[in-house]
Amino acid sequence: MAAVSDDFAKKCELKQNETLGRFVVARCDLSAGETLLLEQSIVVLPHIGDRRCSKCFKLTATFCGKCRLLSLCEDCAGHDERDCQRLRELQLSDEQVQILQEKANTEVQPALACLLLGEHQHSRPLFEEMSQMETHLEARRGTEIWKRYQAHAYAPLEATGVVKQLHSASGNAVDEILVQRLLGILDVNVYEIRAPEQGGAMRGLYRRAALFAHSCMPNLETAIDDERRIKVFANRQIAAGEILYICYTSVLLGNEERRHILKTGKCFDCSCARCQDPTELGTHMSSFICSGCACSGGYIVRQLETGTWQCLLNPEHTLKPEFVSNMLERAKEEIFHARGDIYRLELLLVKMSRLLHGNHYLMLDLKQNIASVLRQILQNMAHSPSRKVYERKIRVCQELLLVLKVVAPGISRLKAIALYELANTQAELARKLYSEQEQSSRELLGELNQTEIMMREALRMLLFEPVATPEGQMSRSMLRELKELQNDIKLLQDSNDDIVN
Ligand SMILES: C[S@@+](CC[C@H](N)C(=O)[O-])C[C@H]1O[C@@H](n2cnc3c(N)ncnc32)[C@H](O)[C@@H]1O
Repeated sequence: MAAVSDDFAKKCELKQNETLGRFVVARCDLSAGETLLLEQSIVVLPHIGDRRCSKCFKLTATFCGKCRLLSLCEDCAGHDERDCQRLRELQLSDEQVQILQEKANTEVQPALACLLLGEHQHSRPLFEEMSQMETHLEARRGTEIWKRYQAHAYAPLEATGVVKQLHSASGNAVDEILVQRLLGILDVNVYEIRAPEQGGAMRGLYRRAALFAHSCMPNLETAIDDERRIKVFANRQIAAGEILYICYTSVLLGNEERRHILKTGKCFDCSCARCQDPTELGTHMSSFICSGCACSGGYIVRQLETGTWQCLLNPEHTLKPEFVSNMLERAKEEIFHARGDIYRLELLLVKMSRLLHGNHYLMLDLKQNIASVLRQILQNMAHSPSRKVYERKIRVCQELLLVLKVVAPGISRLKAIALYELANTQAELARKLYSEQEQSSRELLGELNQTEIMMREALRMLLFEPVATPEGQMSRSMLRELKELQNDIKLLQDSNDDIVN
């Protein structure tokens, strides 16, 4: 079951206040990279709209032939026997089964999975603990999501008599409030985890990891391995007594987008230093270019108190909020359609740079897309890419890194990957130029020495990732590449020394 390393109790203290509810502080000084928690999930659930096998979590359209209610793929012989048995005991008619099967890609299956935890003696303590988690029931009551869960989760469970037959851990009958509570607990507390298929995602609920508060400038990093075990570790030195924070959203989103996700999904207003600063710590990740002050470098930012978009140099220069939201929506759509096409992406970047700061989060999204296409071009030897392609990728990586250094100052997976991409491309370009006799061996040595420093820094950050993750695997191959690089450097040094002597 949910194994928790002893370190959590030793290093962390649970507290509670009006603003954060329950939260965790460091009991002792913690060093960068130090693990606080290793924990198995209580439940793993598909995202709404997906149907996944209850055993292996692959996408599937089939159901368990015995209980007929939980999804089971054709490759799996069965799912949890206790759950299967309990669902068979409900003795639902074909018609009732059909109603629930038709709703299988709504919240019916997650609601059932949570209710089943309370049905067995062995998992009841987990159910009890889950029930203590934050749910924001009152704030959610009557909202769109409440109505959706009412219509697509509670109503079918009620109409088929399932709620009458299942009992919550307290022995009380299951009612709509309990179903809404459980689904609210999922919305507020789950972590996104990798699904078995490439690029897919699902949700995992963790007992202790759900206790950490949020900051857009977190001091913790999380990693979830292939066994769906979460590891939580310090991303910088933390002093005893500091509140421990993870980031519930992506640090590469702008203030408004992150705050919207936190408000609608988690029901709170973030008050971290980045959220309080319209320039986002000077990164300008949400800033527009002021056409009135373009030559003097004026940027239009959103004032937190008034919500108005005003130029920092000349407050009379403003943008209408509707213009901002329409423009951003259009830009997102255009980025989506340009994905994978380097010419469209570059053209879009030029077009958007007339309106948006170079660090605007949508510009960064475009740059990440460009870097990913350039990676594919450079990996494909048949393309024999020109020096310009390498140089473009290097510049894009450098621009991303400048922002990441501010918004993710400690150990960061994103930063490690960007740094590795930069080091790798720089080394490749140096080798190419040397082989084409455009660079001397001394210049090559200088370049490789620089990339070795970057590679070691990237590796230092990725070494904290569990082995059974793509990043863990990446760190293994980076280690091999680093050794090869160090070998090359040694050989070059020896041959340069020979020439000097
Ligand atoms: C995953 S739970 C964290 C544990 C929760 N505080 C509890 O008592 O169980 C997320 C909830 O904690 C609260 N929270 C977390 N970080 C916060 C922050 N920076 N400011 C205000 N509330 C926060 C919000 O109520 C949020 O919905």
